[in-house]
Formats: sequence, structure tokens, C-alpha cells
Amino acid sequence: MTSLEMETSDINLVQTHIPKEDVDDAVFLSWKDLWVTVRDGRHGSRSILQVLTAYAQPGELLAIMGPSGCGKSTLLDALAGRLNSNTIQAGEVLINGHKQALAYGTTAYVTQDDNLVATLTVREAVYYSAQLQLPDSMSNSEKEERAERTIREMGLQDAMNTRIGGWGAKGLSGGQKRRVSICIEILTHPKLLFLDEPTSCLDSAASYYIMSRIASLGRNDGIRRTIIFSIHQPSSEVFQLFNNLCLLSSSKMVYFGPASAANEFFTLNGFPCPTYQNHSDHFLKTINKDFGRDLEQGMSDATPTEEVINTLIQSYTSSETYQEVRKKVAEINKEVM
Ligand SMILES: Nc1ncnc2c1ncn2[C@@H]1O[C@H](COP(=O)(O)OP(=O)(O)OP(=O)(O)O)[C@@H](O)[C@H]1O
Repeated sequence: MTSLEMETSDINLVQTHIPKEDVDDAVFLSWKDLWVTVRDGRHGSRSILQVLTAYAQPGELLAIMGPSGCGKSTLLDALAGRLNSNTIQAGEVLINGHKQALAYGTTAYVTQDDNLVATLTVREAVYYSAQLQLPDSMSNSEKEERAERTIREMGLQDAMNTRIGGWGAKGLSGGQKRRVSICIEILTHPKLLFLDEPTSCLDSAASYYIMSRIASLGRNDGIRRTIIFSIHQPSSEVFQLFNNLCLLSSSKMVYFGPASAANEFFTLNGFPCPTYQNHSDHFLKTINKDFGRDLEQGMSDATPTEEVINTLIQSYTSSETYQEVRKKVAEINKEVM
């Protein structure tokens, strides 16, 4: 082990003990050596996710970050069991230690595109969804009350009676539509929530507002929810809400662990975040090979990005943190079986 690897291995913040109260009535999701391959007409097949091992647990926010095209949506789809039929998945994805589908209403997925009916108002869209999704055991007034509360939770009370709108009929802004989509998916109080870019089209204040609302959903309904989402440009404030961070580049894991320890990981590997720079911007800039660092002005002698990414991947996979993550995955599946 090199001295760098030894130092990196000191970032050992993965808690392997699972509190007993978490084991009951909650969703632990884990994935081990996950690969996703797509059939590619001309070139045979291509791996779009490679050898990923990690977990998501109740009461925590797991952020998936990485450059565009690195595989964030594919990972969400694989974890949610909704991969496209032209893909092949290998490795394990376990829910509470089993290969199982969750009961209806237990899990929800906010997709990247907002599929909303343009002619409905916000109130109608959320209320009709409540009618369709919520159980018959709830009265109409309870369903209506749940819809209203959810709309308020997402800060849409002033747009209640605004039409969603679409081509040729302007209605809600892109950010407001995003929030309506989130409302519709959280109506059932799912225990496992997937969100593909929940903050796209939102300004930084709205992004913080929405992410902190998502983070605090459990405080309102008492459910220790497992939340996994992809996100592009979190502000420092939003980043501080994340418990764990899964950083992908070129279909591989560059880092998985506490979001608060990611900066130390980059620093120990020789890529410290410049003072006053947003940490997540720095991580993404460091691992984005679409716009080579060496092409940047004044960086002609910089290490090529491909090399930087390989250094980080190797350092991560030989770190104590990685071993702890694998141990934790084994422990989760043993304890919740
Ligand atoms: N069903 C599929 N068939 C063929 N290629 C696919 C399929 N799904 C994903 N890909 C490819 O896999 C790669 C990763 O795609 P994915 O949508 O997961 O990336 P992403 O990180 O979510 O990107 P973005 O941030 O731009 O949304 C891309 O090159 C994409 O073209």
C-alpha cells in the first residue's frame, strides 16, 4: 500500500452498525458488483455501469453525481428495476436483503421529464392523482387534504389554480412543473423515493427549498424514508443536506461515502478544492473528461483527465472506505433478512 493509499484509507466514516429501530418497517437498498450493458448494433455491446457496490438506508439522502452521460439515470433505473429492455444487468440489487419488488405505494420515482396534463390546474393534477393513488380506506376529504398539504410542502400554494400549460399555452414555469411532478410522486408517502434531477430548472434558492423539504419529509409524516436522487449543480448549502455521495465518471464509481468526506478524498489524492470554490463544482470539473483540463488556458501541463479519473478510481477501490462499504452491504443484508 502506498502512503497515499494509507492516508486515503483513513477516511473511514462508514458506520457499519445498523440501529435496531431502523431494521423494522424501512427500506434498505443495496447493490453489489452492479453492471449494466447495452446492446449496441454496430459495436456489439457497451458497459454503461461497471462494478458498482453501495447502499442507501432509511432517513438518509443519497446523491448521485457525475458528468453528463456518466450513468446517473441508468443507476437510478437499475435500482428502481426499470431498466430499458435493450439493457443487460449483472450483479445484485437487494431490497431489505432480498430480490423483491416493493408493494404498490411503497416506492416512487420522479423522472427527469415532467409528464403532466397541460390543461389541468396544479390543484386538479395533484388532487386527481391523489384520487387514483391513495387507498380506498381514505375518505375523499382526507385525499383532498393530503393533496393540498403536499402542494404547500412544495411551495406551490400561490400557483394552485394555475394551468400547467405546454406548447402554445404558457402556464407554469419549468421549475414549478418539476415541483408538481414531485408532489404527485410523494402523495402516497413512499418509503423509497427516487428522483432524477429534482432541481433541474430551479434557481439556487428554490433548489435549496425543495431539497430541504425533501430531506424533511420524514419529520412531517414520521416515515424514515430512503431517498436516492441524481443532481447536477448543487449549491454548497444543498450539498450540505446530503448524507452520502455516489460520484460516477465514465460508468465507474469514483467515490462513495459520506458527502462531508469527499473533499478530503480529493485533497489526499492531490486534487484539493481551491479556496472559495464550491466543492461539488470542483469534483465535477476534476472528473469531467468531455472538456479536457489540458485544453484549458494555462493548464497545458495538467494531468490528462483520463489519468486523474483512473487515479481516483484506483485510490477509492483500494481504500479502507471501499472495504467498509462492502462490509456494510453484507451487514445490511444479514441484519434485515
Ligand atoms: N437504453 C439505452 N440504450 C443505449 N444507450 C443507453 C441506454 N441508456 C443509457 N444509455 C447510454 O448510457 C450512457 C449513460 O446514460 P445516462 O442517461 O444514465 O447518463 P446520465 O449521467 O444520467 O446523463 P445526464 O446527466 O446527461 O442525464 C449514455 O451514453 C447513454 O447514451
